Amino acid sequence: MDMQSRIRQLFQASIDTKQQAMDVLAPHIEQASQIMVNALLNEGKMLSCGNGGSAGDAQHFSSELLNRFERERPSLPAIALTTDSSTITSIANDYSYNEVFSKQIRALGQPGDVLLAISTSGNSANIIQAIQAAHDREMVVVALTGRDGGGMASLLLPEDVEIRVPSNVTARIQEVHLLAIHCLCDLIDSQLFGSEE
Ligand SMILES: O=C(CO)[C@@H](O)[C@H](O)[C@H](O)[C@H](O)COP(=O)(O)O
Ligand SMILES: [Zn+2]
Repeated sequence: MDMQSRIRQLFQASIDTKQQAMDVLAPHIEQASQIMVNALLNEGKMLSCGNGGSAGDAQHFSSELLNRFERERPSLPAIALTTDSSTITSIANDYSYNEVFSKQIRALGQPGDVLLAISTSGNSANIIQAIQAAHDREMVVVALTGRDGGGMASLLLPEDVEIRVPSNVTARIQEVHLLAIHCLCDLIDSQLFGSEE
């Protein structure tokens, strides 16, 4: 296949996955935004984590809250747990890579805070341990997953929300995760500061 056809095929695959995800995910994204707004109105903060591309997504989300999304508004409290290389390398070195997020959550997480846990497979051990730590700290979990939800799906409590992309392809799942994150940012801003249209 020539490269132009290949590019068109990738664009089409991304469009198709988003089309299939739209109706399935919309209610879960709305519910997740309400959980986040509720936490922010009650002095709570957002913690976020993921591996690889999902680490980038975790940071993308926190920077949109801390800085801005599409409009002028006050900074909102969020911490990406993927950025402190001294902390991450020392936890991985002294304990286990599986604990790099959970140890930070046990230190920083407060009841009423929200964990945005991102994994395309739902099976990354450090994300699973992060969810367990968040529950121990009485936090609510918003899980961005794919495939069959993996081990993460079965760990979630009734008050948590799973946004599971209906795809088995990592890159396509990541593309929808980013769209879901932008929806969350838009809904948070409009619920807290009014809709701008
Ligand atoms: O971005 C990509 C592939 O598109 C990779 O870096 C990917 O994020 C890594 O393989 C992750 O370790 C996968 O973890 P997960 O999504 O299964 O939790
Ligand atoms: Zn990628």
